[in-house]
Amino acid sequence: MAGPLLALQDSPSLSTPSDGLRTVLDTLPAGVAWLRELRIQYCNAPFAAMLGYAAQDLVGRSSRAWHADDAQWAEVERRCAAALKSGQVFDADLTLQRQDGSALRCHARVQAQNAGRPEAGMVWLLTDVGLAPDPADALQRQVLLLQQQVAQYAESASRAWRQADIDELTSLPNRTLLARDATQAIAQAHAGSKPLAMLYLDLDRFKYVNDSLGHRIGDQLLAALAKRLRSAVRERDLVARLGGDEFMLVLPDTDVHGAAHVADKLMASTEPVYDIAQRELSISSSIGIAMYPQDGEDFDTLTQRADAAVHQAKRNGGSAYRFFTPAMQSEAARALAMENALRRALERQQFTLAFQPMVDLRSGHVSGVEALLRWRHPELGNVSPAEFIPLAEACGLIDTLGEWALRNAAFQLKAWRDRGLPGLTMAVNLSAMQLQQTQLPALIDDVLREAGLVPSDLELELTEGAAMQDPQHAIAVLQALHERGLRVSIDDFGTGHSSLSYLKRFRAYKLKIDQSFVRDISVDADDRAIVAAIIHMASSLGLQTIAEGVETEAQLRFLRQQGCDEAQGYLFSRPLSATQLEAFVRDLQQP
Ligand SMILES: Nc1nc2c(ncn2[C@@H]2O[C@H](COP(=O)(O)O[C@H]3[C@@H](O)[C@H](n4cnc5c(=O)[nH]c(N)nc54)O[C@@H]3COP(=O)(O)O)[C@@H](O)[C@H]2O)c(=O)[nH]1
Repeated sequence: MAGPLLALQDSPSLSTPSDGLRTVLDTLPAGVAWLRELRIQYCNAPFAAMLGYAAQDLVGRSSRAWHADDAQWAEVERRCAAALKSGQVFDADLTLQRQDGSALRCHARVQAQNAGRPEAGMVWLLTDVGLAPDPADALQRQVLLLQQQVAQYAESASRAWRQADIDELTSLPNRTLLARDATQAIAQAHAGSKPLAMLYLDLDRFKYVNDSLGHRIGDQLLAALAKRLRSAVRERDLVARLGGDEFMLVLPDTDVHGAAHVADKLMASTEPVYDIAQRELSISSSIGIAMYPQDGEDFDTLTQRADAAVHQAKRNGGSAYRFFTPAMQSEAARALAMENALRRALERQQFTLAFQPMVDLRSGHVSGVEALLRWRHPELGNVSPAEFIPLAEACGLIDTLGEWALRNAAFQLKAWRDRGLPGLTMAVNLSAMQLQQTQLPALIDDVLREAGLVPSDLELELTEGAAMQDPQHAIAVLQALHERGLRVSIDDFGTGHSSLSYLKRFRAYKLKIDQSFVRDISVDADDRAIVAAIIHMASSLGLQTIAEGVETEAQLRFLRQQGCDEAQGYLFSRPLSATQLEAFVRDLQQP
């Protein structure tokens, strides 16, 4: 007996044993069954026979089938759960009920698959006490021996099962187990005409935790998060890790209101600070929700739709939840096509830079230029940076793309200098994610050195929203940039929520007034008041101001009256190619 049992210990999937394993299990003089959530996933022939069933008739049935009544069932399950949850084996003499109603006196030995977590699965081992009434009987001794062997087998089998179905890092079910359990939950929702919600949770900017602090800390954060997610929901809700920083929750009997409530709860439980390796880490999450039955009727469709919804949440800046809508499907298809195209765009040299002049309002000279990324794809056409920058952020390409823009802008400035164009500065946009890179200051040092420029040649534009995403981190990076002599301007100023104290700590030297305020200054008194207030506040804090999106003489007049330092917009010039920009500057220099 020991030979075949040992040989079977590595069987990868024991909820559906191989034919060979089934044969051996069926020859045991003891009943063996695997249960999850009190339902039989597999049982051998002796287990079914003891209870008067055919094995296939028991699969999928609840353990209630072999108890005389609900009260006895509840009592046995209560004792069993108590033992298993405390990490023990449940050993008991029981009187169960056969299918024909007769009593079965037996000994049950029940073990959790995963110590302390019976809900992840348990192994039942039944021996028919009636088989050997005399304890001195040789058959009884053989049964006891077999019982021990089977118990050992069950333990190593459960280890193998655990490896196959349970995520090692978080001890949560993995995608394979989730697919099985979710399919069962969907079938139950269908049978009971109940709703069910699937929530796809993805951490925001987790890549930067791994990149900046290392995978070990990233792993600890994921393990801590898994515990928070598990304890934020009901026992019968499924929580699984799909891989990386992606988790899936399946909530039976949950409608849209319930799903929204749980999504809020999950986001709130993700956010409090994590104490890991003497560091305080914070992270937020985005959630996509798909509802059964309206968004899909099977696991794969619901997963795909929850995935489309979480992508939408991320494209909108993250830290939010979104319900799936049919429009997301076509957006997801376009986003996927674009993501694939974006991954190849750099090597295929589809990016260029356009340059828009920034004009000094006192002298009327071009004081600098802003480098703006352009992507022309053979099929997708000209794609706006407003569309592809968030996508590059979401799919982890922004660092490479941002570095490309920075390097090319710096080398272009040097090329103009070499062609005798006077002291322009080059403004380059930084995305929120680039600011998370701890190596950003060193990268800028390298680029400046390679291009033969000095820090004051470069201006870094950072949106107010980006700086405010993680103000403490932004302060540290911006301080490092400031110490190198780099100047940082706060882009789209007025649209974020920075306080005056942050402006000082960000070491900003210029505020760029958002074009949404500039657009209506000739017609809207509120916008006039806002723009005037920004200019005067900046001036009293010793900061420069530049207005973007200036299109009319009336706007320019107002900005001049208020003392705005610089302006940029179609009134002066649209973004130009490098050659056009050079001609534009030279024209303006003509007496
Ligand atoms: N992280 C990075 N972000 C970048 C980079 N390149 C661009 N961007 C950001 O994408 C957003 C859209 O940019 P774009 O389509 O280039 O639009 C810019 C100007 O073309 C436009 N503009 C300029 N003047 C006018 C005007 O008079 N009227 C009008 N309607 N639009 C005008 O405004 C955009 C200016 O952008 P900014 O000054 O940065 O706010 C935009 O948010 C870019 O920042 C990149 O390399 N990295």
